[in-house]
Amino acid sequence: MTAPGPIGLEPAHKEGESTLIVAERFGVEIPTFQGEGPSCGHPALFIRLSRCNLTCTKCDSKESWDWSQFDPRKESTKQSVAELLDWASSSPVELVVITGGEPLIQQAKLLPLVRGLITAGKRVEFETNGTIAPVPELVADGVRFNVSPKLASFGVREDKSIVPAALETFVASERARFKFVASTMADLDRIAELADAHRLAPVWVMPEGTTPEVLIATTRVLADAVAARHWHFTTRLHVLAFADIRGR
Ligand SMILES: Nc1nc2[nH]cc(C(=O)O)c2c(=O)[nH]1
Ligand code: SF4
Ligand SMILES: [Mg+2]
Repeated sequence: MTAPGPIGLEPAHKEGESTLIVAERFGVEIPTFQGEGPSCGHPALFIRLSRCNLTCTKCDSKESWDWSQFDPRKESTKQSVAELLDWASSSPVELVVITGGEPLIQQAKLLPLVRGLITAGKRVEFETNGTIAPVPELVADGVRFNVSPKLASFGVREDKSIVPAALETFVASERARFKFVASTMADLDRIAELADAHRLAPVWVMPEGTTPEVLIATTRVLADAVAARHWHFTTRLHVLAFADIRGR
């Protein structure tokens, strides 16, 4: 089916053209940074894809998948790979973060986008929950995976969120870093168990919090113990800088 265009004009994309279901894209018109993980503070563009295969109660991007609270007709659009490439190429910013929801649900259709971005001189980071193994073609030069396995304390069953075979593929890719959201010392103990069991490295810990106050408080609770384990620590810069508003 073609996307409906304004009456009397061509549809937004042509029949048969590869399209993705997108929740939002940002960073070109109003510039921002990668707020989390190894590239925290780097200028970045964001493509947030719709849909998730998990239903974490503490999710901070439910508008991308929770159709019991949000209307998919308002919260998602079909965008062609060509449109997304034009959009990203219009900015000099090198890093493109593909997030969600769970972006690897649409990984077959992502291949031409990622290839196009790399050809255009960009590098790509995926923010993924680690439950869907990337296809070999996606594990390419210029691509990194910020894999964020979700703990039970995040409001999800670990028999759904911890998928050993998928984690093994990420480890073998040598292009993954494992970024865990944590609130408590008990979370750090669980992260250690999972990292040991599945040989996950490098481990990054990110304090939970969608306000600066909660983020700072959680940072203080966790910092010593994260340092003692010789793990990496990241903040959520967009929460501190832009108050976690959409589109930043
Ligand atoms: N600035 C900024 N950095 C981010 N890094 C990961 C994000 C996400 O929502 O996955 C995100 C986000 O929403 N904003
Ligand atoms: S895996 Fe991520 S996007 Fe999906 S529900 Fe959990 S927190 Fe939200
Ligand atoms: Mg976010």
